[in-house]
Amino acid sequence: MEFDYIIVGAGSAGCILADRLSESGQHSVLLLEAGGADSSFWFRVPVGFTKTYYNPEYNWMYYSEPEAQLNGRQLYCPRGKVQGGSGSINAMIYVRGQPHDFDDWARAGNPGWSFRDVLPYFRRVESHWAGNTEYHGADGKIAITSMKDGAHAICGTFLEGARQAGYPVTGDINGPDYEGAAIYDLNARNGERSSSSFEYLHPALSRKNLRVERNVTVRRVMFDGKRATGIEASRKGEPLTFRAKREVILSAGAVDTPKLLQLSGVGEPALLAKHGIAVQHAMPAVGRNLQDHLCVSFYYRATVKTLNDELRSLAGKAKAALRYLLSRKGPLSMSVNQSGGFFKGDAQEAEPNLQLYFNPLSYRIPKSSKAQLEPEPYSGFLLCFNPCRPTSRGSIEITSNRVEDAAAIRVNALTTEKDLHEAVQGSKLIRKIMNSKALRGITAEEISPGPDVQSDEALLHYFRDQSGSIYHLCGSCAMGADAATSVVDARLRVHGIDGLRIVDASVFPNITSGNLNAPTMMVAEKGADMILEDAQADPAQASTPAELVPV
Ligand SMILES: Cc1cc2nc3c(=O)[nH]c(=O)nc-3n(C[C@H](O)[C@H](O)[C@H](O)COP(=O)(O)OP(=O)(O)OC[C@H]3O[C@@H](n4cnc5c(N)ncnc54)[C@H](O)[C@@H]3O)c2cc1C
Repeated sequence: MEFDYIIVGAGSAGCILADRLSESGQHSVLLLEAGGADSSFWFRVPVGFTKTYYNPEYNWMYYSEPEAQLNGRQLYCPRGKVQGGSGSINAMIYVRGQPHDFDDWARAGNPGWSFRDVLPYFRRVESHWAGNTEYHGADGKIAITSMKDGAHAICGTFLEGARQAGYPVTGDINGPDYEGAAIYDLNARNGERSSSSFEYLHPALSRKNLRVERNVTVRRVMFDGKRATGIEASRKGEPLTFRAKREVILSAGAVDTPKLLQLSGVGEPALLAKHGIAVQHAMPAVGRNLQDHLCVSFYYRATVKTLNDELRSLAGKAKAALRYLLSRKGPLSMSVNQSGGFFKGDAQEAEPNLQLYFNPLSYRIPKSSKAQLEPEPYSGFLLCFNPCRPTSRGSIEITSNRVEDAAAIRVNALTTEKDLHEAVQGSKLIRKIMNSKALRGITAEEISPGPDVQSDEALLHYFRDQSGSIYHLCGSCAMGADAATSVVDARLRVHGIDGLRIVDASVFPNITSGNLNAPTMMVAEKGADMILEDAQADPAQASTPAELVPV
């Protein structure tokens, strides 16, 4: 079967592409997804992410290789395996990043990607609570809600504590004054997840020129010389082949997009040779430049009631569930990460270099596919941080020539002086804010790491032992001008290959300072524009209506 465009992966980016490319009715579009539909109620509920966190039905549940600088630990790397991708299983915090993140993308040889260039695409994504402003959009498909109205009272204590410690407080972390303590925004509509699947793809599903195939695993891209011509896939072992008239677009995410390229013979020749894969196009940068945010939590026992008290008992859980069902309000309508913000670990920093999360509860997610949020058995809360722009670089590498075998993920965490320094700097920032009068007033004790952990060495040891990924893998097929060090050009076309583009978090040249879903959706909106512009410039291959595929 032949389509104008084949999109691989119905994740945060893929769902937006499928909608935008099929919108005019002029192009036939096939969207392929290894996972199933996002029909369960739990995909709608913000706290539903606990149900999918360790659930292999909806989650690839990857682990990194042992990390030498993290005492040999393997980092858990959940990835969505369902329509909507990681955007269907994430914690829904909506943070665009800082303007200089994108200015650095442009500086890395990518014209058109500076903050001023990408701002219109962020605005296009959003229906923002602030309405239509220079910084925000009011007509986008993704609803952005502030948690200001419903955040737990001790989040206000956190804001006051940060102010007393000398830091700014901002009313809009996604606005021009992005520095300081803030209540976070959520991509939610009336208390329900506002994902790219629900908002872009679902309404487009009835289009005759869009076909969505779920439970189909793409195995490799097919080529005719240096042109991508289609893909090979399978469903329950049955082989499938689809041809692309215009383009194959990889949107399988920062782990699986480079893996698919390598399985297709596009990558480092020595790696391909090791796994018996013929070189289609030598490209050492595939799978390099992997980045992530590493976060560590400080746990506190409170002298006041926290969300632990509301959600610990069965009766408390039932009350919160009933409130949610009746009004779509209350703690179940919000993220666990209600406040935090961007901070400078040192006044000399040019930009905020640490992101904080203040959660009005302390909890664990039991390692089970039936897990729900389990608050600690005392009145507690936690404060965590991650460095915004780590400089360590990791890699994604295939481990065999079979798509069934997970790729090796190496984050190479803490392998630069800057990253080691910020691991300690962030810990001290937490202690400084916690030492404010406001926060001392609600704190009984620091449970972990605890008062004995004071020296730089001890704080670093705590980070090495306890930090984890906050699931922001990106950069593994970076955008850039040089084919020796990057994978796609500034129009997201794979260097040296026709008809092959990448549109997902793997194209980020550098990680953004905040959470990744917003910038990934921005990349998809901009990528869709570029694909459609290129189609207009080359109408020779346009579909005739007869070629549009019946669903
Ligand atoms: C648990 C968790 C919490 C998070 N919390 C937040 C948050 O609060 N805020 C935030 O901004 N970000 C958060 N993120 C990160 C954010 O959701 C991701 O960075 C973003 O969704 C990535 O989008 P993507 O399009 O690049 O990839 P994905 O959304 O992961 O999409 C890739 C898709 O490709 C499919 N696929 C992969 N391989 C194949 C194949 N061979 N064949 C067919 N299909 C394939 C996958 O099944 C998936 O559906 C979180 C992520 C996770 C996992």
